[in-house]
Amino acid sequence: MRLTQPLPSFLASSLAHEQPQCLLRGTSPVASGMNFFLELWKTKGRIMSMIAAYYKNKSILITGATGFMGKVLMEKLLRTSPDLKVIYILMRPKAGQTLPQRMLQILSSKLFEKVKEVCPNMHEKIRPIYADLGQSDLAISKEDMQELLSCTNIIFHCAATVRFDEPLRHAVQLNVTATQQLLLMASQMPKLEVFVHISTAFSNCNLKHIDEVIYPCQVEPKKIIDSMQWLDDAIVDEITPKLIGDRPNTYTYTKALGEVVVQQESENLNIAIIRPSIVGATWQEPFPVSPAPGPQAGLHVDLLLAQTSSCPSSFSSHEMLDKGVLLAGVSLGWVDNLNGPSGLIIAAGKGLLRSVKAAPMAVADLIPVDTVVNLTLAVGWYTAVHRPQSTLIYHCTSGNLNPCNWGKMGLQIMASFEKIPYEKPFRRPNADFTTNTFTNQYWKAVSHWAPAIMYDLYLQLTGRKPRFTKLMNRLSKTLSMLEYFVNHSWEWSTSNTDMLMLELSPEDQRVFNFDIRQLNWLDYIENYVLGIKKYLLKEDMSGIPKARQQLKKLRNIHYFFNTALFLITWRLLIARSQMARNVWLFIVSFCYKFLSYFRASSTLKA
Ligand SMILES: CCCCCCCCCCCCCCCCCCCCCC(=O)SCCNC(=O)CCNC(=O)[C@H](O)C(C)(C)COP(=O)(O)OP(=O)(O)OC[C@H]1O[C@@H](n2cnc3c(N)ncnc32)[C@H](O)[C@@H]1OP(=O)(O)O
Ligand SMILES: NC(=O)C1=CN([C@@H]2O[C@H](COP(=O)(O)OP(=O)(O)OC[C@H]3O[C@@H](n4cnc5c(N)ncnc54)[C@H](OP(=O)(O)O)[C@@H]3O)[C@@H](O)[C@H]2O)C=CC1
Repeated sequence: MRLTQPLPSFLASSLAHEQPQCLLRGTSPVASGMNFFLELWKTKGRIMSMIAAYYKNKSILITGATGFMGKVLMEKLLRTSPDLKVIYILMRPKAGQTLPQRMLQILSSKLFEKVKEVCPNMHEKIRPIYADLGQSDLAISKEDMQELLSCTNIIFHCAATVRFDEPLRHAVQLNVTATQQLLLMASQMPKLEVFVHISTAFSNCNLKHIDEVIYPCQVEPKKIIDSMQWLDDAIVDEITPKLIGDRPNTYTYTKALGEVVVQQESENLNIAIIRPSIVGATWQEPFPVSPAPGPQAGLHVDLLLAQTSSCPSSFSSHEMLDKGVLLAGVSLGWVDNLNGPSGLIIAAGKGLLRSVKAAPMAVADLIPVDTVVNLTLAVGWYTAVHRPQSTLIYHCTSGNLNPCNWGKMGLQIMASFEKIPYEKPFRRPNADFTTNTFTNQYWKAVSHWAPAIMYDLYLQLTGRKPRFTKLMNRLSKTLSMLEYFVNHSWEWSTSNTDMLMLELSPEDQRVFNFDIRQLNWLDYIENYVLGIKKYLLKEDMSGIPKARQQLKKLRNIHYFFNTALFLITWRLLIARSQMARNVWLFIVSFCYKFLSYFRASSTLKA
């Protein structure tokens, strides 16, 4: 092959470095390195993604592929590296579905639509393997284990329990012991090139400034794992608060223990750790991006509505949305679970959540899931190819590069509800952040509990099943679990992530973009709210004008109710207090005089 253009500097410098073992088997380093990069060179003079090329012909093991992040990771891998050999998925049957049925359902979802175009045989690339990370030996069969040990090149370990109220024993099993088991497996894999462990930026949330290092835990993870074998549940529950110390829950504590376990095994393995902050809906992929940044932000929703309302009746609104989205380049934030902010956005959009105790100036460290996945794939490539001497930790956060605080984010969410209202709201969305505990309690009593109790009473009187107090109980529990994260701010250093960005070729920076500075929060939040409506609530976009009408109706009811309440209170006051009567007489006579003056002056002018 002849080069039509000179090699760019990053390729030339890469060739000068020592080449990765996995790429050089059987040939001299320079020659095979040259061949590898020449293969990347496209005839039109454009460089193919080096990261995508790295995953070609690789056998990749993913845990947690049925989860939020795992699905996006699998999608991106298949879309950008359709020539990969196989993806082994460690998974368990769920909700009456067998492994193949579960996998089929995931692969036929909207998220994988684009993959079908580039990788029509994607089903053949996926190999589900039964595993239960909740069991000490992971419950993998002998045959499957044999295949995994002999074939795996890359491991992405995403599986975890992310519940904040998980009993310590279960959280330790999932987030620590299973990680240890997986590392043990990894150490027996002769072809393994890299092990990428997904942790969380909040594993050390007891600190204010967090560096890209592993912090020691007070009690050795091995001791914790051992003690879980013989301590009974009552004692485990009793010692839990002492063990987690100043962390808010068992999740963050066990994720920190998991990191220490990874560190202890890192001498023999090529490992990297990713620490994402609060993972939100997709930003740029797999659905196209809005072309309207800056002042035009928000234009796409109106465009979408205009298209939806003028669509020919032969098109369903979904089709129209999809066509509109693709034609106009409108992006939708894809999301498929209620974790993090998503559940609370729904609760606020439906008018159930109206007060959150939060520090409005605290940094809202949200990170889109596609950004996390891009960094994960880039880290996998970099760690395998460059084999850093120590285990590198990568913070995947937004706060230091493109900060947005909770106050601003809350306002943007509320503004988005005006454009994209959710259907059948309980009340008009009107949520607010309060810093004061007493004020928060007051608003919860008045705006959460009182309407819920009243509505349930009404439901009972009309012979229906009450459900709002139960819903409020659940919301209160969720709020109490999440409030810690909206009342604190953290600083995460991102030196390794910044370094990696510089190591990428321009093409890789484009295809595996994790530069959060390019994110426009206004657009992102709007797309997030829109994505929740479509993918989580499964509401029809053609219903938006009707939902807007309903909001107007609720607003009028709200004004009517408040006015009536005011008048009744006032009437009662007048009946009981001389002072209230005097004030009332003063206001009435003032209004009368003002009107008389206004009428007299207008007669004079005429
Ligand atoms: C201007 C003002 C505007 C205001 C605008 C206001 C909006 C914006 C406000 C922004 C503030 C954002 C703060 C984010 C902080 C995130 C920090 C993450 C940091 C760490 C990140 C990580 O590193 S880790 C990933 C995160 N990890 C979780 O985020 C798990 C949490 N979660 C649980 O720990 C369990 O969920 C928990 C809760 C125990 C319940 O437990 P539980 O037993 O009561 O409930 P279950 O989960 O079993 O679910 C039973 C039923 O509740 C439904 N449901 C579940 N969650 C729901 C939910 N959030 N909202 C509604 N509904 C929910 C579910 O769909 C079931 O419904 P159904 O019964 O119909 O099937
Ligand atoms: N979401 C977030 O905000 C953040 C997440 N993270 C980390 O990212 C990773 C992925 O999180 P996310 O995708 O959001 O979480 P999800 O809860 O969506 O997914 C968790 C995954 O783990 C699997 N899993 C759980 N228990 C078992 C088990 N016993 N056996 C086999 N598999 C099991 C789940 O399988 P199943 O479908 O069968 O339940 C699922 O695939 C986690 O390590 C988490 O700590 C870090 C920071 C923030």
